[in-house]
Amino acid sequence: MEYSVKAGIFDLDGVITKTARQHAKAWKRMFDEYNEEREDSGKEPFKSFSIEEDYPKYVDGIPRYDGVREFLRSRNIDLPKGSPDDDPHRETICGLGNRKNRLLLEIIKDEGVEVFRKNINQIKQWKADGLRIAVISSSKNCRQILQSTGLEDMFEARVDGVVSQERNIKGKPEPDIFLEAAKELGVSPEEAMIVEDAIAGTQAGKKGNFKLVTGIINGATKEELLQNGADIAVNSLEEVNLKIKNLRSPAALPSAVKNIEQLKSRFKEHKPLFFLDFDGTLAPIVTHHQDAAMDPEMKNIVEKLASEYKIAVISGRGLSDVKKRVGLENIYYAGSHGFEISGPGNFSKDNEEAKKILPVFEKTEPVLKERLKHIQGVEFERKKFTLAIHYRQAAGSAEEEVHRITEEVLAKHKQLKIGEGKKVIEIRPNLEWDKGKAVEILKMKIGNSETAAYSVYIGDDVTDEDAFETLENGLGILVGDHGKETYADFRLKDVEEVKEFLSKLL
Ligand SMILES: O=P(O)(O)OC[C@H]1O[C@H](O[C@H]2O[C@H](CO)[C@@H](O)[C@H](O)[C@H]2O)[C@H](O)[C@@H](O)[C@@H]1O
Repeated sequence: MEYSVKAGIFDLDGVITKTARQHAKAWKRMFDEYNEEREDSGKEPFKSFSIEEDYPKYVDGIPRYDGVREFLRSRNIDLPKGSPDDDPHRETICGLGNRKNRLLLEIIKDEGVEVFRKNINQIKQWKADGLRIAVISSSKNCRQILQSTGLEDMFEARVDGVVSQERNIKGKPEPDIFLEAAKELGVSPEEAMIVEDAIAGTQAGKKGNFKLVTGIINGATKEELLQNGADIAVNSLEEVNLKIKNLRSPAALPSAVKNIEQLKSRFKEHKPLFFLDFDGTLAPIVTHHQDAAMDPEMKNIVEKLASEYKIAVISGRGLSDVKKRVGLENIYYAGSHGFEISGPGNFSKDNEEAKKILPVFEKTEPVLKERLKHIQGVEFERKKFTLAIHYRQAAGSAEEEVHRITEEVLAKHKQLKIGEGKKVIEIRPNLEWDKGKAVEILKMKIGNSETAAYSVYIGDDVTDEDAFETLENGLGILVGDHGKETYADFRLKDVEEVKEFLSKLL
C-alpha cells in the first residue's frame, strides 16, 4: 500500500537514535537506587524497576517529570513536585527526574549515541524527494543528541522537551507535540505521517488525526503498536511505501508515454480505476465551449478502455452536458466540478449542501450579466451547480476588468466562491468540495468500497490539481502545462498524446 503525504514527523529516541535503550537504562538505575534508599530508610521492601514492563508502561516517550510521577504512582508513592532546579538527591518528582537525566548523560558520555542507520538513510532519501521533515522528542537532551550524531541540520523543525516547556506544550499521549511540529512545517495533520516506537507516541498520533501513524517495532510489539493507534508497524522505515506530495514544474515531470512499459507493469500489479477529465484531456480546447468534442478515434479508445477498466469522466461541465459529449452508458460521470455524480444502475449523487445554495446563483447571475454586458466576447455557461464566465473571446486587455467586476459582485455573496480555469472564471458554492472529493466518492463506489483502490487521474487544468493533490494510492498525469506548479506525477503533451497513451494500455 502506498501512502501519500507531504511531511514526516519523526520521534528521536527509538526511531532515529538508539537512545531509547539508554533512557531505559538510566531510568532503571535511578529508580533502583531510589527504591533501595527507601528500603534502607524502613519504607516498603525493594522491588526493582523492570525495563520490559515498567519502562513502556510508565515512562517511555513521555516528559521526564511525568514519567517519574507515573511510575511512583504505580507503586503508591506520593512525592511533592519540587522544582526543576532541585538537586538530583532531593526526594521530589523533579529531583528524581534530574537524577535520571544526570545518569543518562553519563551513560551517553561513556557509550556514545548509536543511530538507526537504515531509518536515517530512508528519511534522507524522502527528504531529497521533497518530504518536509521534523523531529520531535519529549527529551530536553534532543538537540545535544542530534548534535553529537551530526544530524542537527537534517530536520527543518524540532519540537523537543525544551521547546515544549517554553511553549507549554502537553506531553504524549496528547498529540500537541506532533501538532506543533506540523504547524512549524506548514502542513495539516491529514497531510503528515508520524513515526513512533512508543505506545504513548502512537496514541498521540491517532488522537491528532495524522494521515499515517507508523509504529517502529522496537520495544513495544507489533500488536501493541497496532492496538494503540499505529496504522502500520514495521521494523524499519525501508518497509514504508510513501508517495511524497510535492509541487513541481510541469516541465520537470517524466513523460507517461516514454515510461509506458514501467506504468503498464504497475497497472498489471494493481488494476487501476481511470479518472479522465474532459476539456483539454479527451477533447481539445476550442474557441467556443459549445463546440468541444471528442473525436471518433478518442471515443473508440475510451469505449474499449471501459471494457477493460472502470472509468469515470470528471468534468467542470454540467453533468448532463458532459454525459452527452462522451456518450458512453456504462461509465461513471462527475459534473459541475464534482457537485453532481452519476453512474450505471441509476447511481446518482448530488451535493446536498450545494443544493441549498442554488437560489443564490439565481440572484447573482443576472447581476453579473448586467455588469459585464459591455465587455465584448464574454459568455456565460450555466451548469446545475456552477456558473462559468468565459472570456476566451474577449480582448486580453479586458481580462482584468472581468475579474474585478466578478469579484466585486461575489463579495456580496459569501455562499459563492471564485475558481479559475482556462480563460474562464468558475463560480461555485463556497463549500469544501472539488474534483478530488468526487474521486473519493467514486473510489468508494466503483472500487468496491475500497478508498485505497489504485487510481490514475488524467487532467489538464488547475481544477484537476484538487484531484492530483488528494489522490491516494495511484498517480496523476497532467496534460500540457496550465502555467502553475503541479501535484501530478507524469505528463502528456496534449490530447493526441492522451490518445496514444490510452491506446497503448489496450
Ligand atoms: O473539467 P473539464 O472537463 O476540463 O472542464 C473545464 C471547463 O471546460 C470548458 O471550458 C474550457 O474548454 C472550452 C472548450 O474547449 C474553452 O472554450 C474554455 O475556454 C475552457 O475554459 C467548459 O466550457 C467549462 O464548463 C468547464 O468547466
